[in-house]
Amino acid sequence: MIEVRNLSKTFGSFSALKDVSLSIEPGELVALLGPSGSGKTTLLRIIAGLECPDAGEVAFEGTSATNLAVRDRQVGFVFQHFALFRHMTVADNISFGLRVRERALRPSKAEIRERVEHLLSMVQLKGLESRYPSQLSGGQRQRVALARALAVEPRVLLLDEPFGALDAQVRKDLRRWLRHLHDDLGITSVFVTHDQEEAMEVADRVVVMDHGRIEQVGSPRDIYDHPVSPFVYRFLGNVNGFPCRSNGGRIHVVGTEMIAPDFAGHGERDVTAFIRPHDFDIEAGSEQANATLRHAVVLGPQVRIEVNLADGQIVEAELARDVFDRLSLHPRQKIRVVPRRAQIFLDDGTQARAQPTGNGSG
Ligand SMILES: Nc1ncnc2c1ncn2[C@@H]1O[C@H](COP(=O)(O)OP(=O)(O)OP(=O)(O)O)[C@@H](O)[C@H]1O
Repeated sequence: MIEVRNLSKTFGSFSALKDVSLSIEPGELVALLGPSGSGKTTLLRIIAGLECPDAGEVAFEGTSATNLAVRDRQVGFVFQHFALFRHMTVADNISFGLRVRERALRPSKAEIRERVEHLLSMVQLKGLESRYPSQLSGGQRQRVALARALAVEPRVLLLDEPFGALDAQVRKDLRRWLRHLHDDLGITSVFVTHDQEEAMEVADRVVVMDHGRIEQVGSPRDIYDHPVSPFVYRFLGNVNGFPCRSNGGRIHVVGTEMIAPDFAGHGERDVTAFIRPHDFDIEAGSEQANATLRHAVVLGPQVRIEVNLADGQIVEAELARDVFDRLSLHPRQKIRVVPRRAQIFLDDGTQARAQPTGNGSG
């Protein structure tokens, strides 16, 4: 178990981590997700022992790691640009961490060979052991880096944007593969990503970070269904935000009257209503058209459309391909866009769910 307690870190006058606390359970695969500069790498490096916090501490299995050197923490790393040794073969790269151990702790040559064989089959690179890094694809290189990290049998695996430099398809394959590998090995793992899809697909739990703080921690489903703040709402996928006025929980948004029963007792106030692209109904040929179709992109079975509301605001909506085809939508067409649900946030972060009142347009 990794316990991160009240970590703070500044670089000069810049505060990169602000009182960050987090518990990671044994065997968990945790994603640190956040925009560039939110402090993900700094947190990972402090867990690794590569960086010292100004305040707070990290404990491994209940024991403070403050005075534990990097090599004694038994962590394996894989970084986006953590280059392999170019002059070494795949096999030598993988066995490096074992070969440089002091004699008393070093496995025998036969044991090392056996472990390399095993790791090669695990990362599906059997037969490539004599190649040099320059003779491998990017995805293969990252798998060698992972095998090298695993060779020393770390207690914890730390990965910083491990697939960041790879193209979309290879990235997708590798992250599935990482998930399966993690399920087989069960090594407590923490990986940094700014890609929400990657975090949602791979992790058991996602830690959403912003400006050096943890905004939310939860299962992928939990944080998608119950984001605690407008920031998390926006960060976890496309969302449309509409500033509006709420009175007794009633709002008018995209020409529809909606009600948030939880706010029924409130007076009039400014709120922001968030609506996900797939939470709109689209109608063609309606006399109550409220939008103009600007652009449509077919993404397999889904179609993403961009529409202009009468007030000029641009809204992104998603609909099933068969619905799109049935409506024969085309650019500049007048359509009606009707929200099915919205999440309303007050300035102080309080939120409530809203549904159309069924009273027609507002
Ligand atoms: N050694 C350093 N010296 C000065 N500033 C630093 C140093 N390391 C990080 N920072 C700053 O701290 C902030 C957090 O950096 P960090 O690398 O942790 O962010 P990140 O969330 O991992 O971002 P990215 O996704 O871009 O890697 C950034 O603004 C960065 O410029």
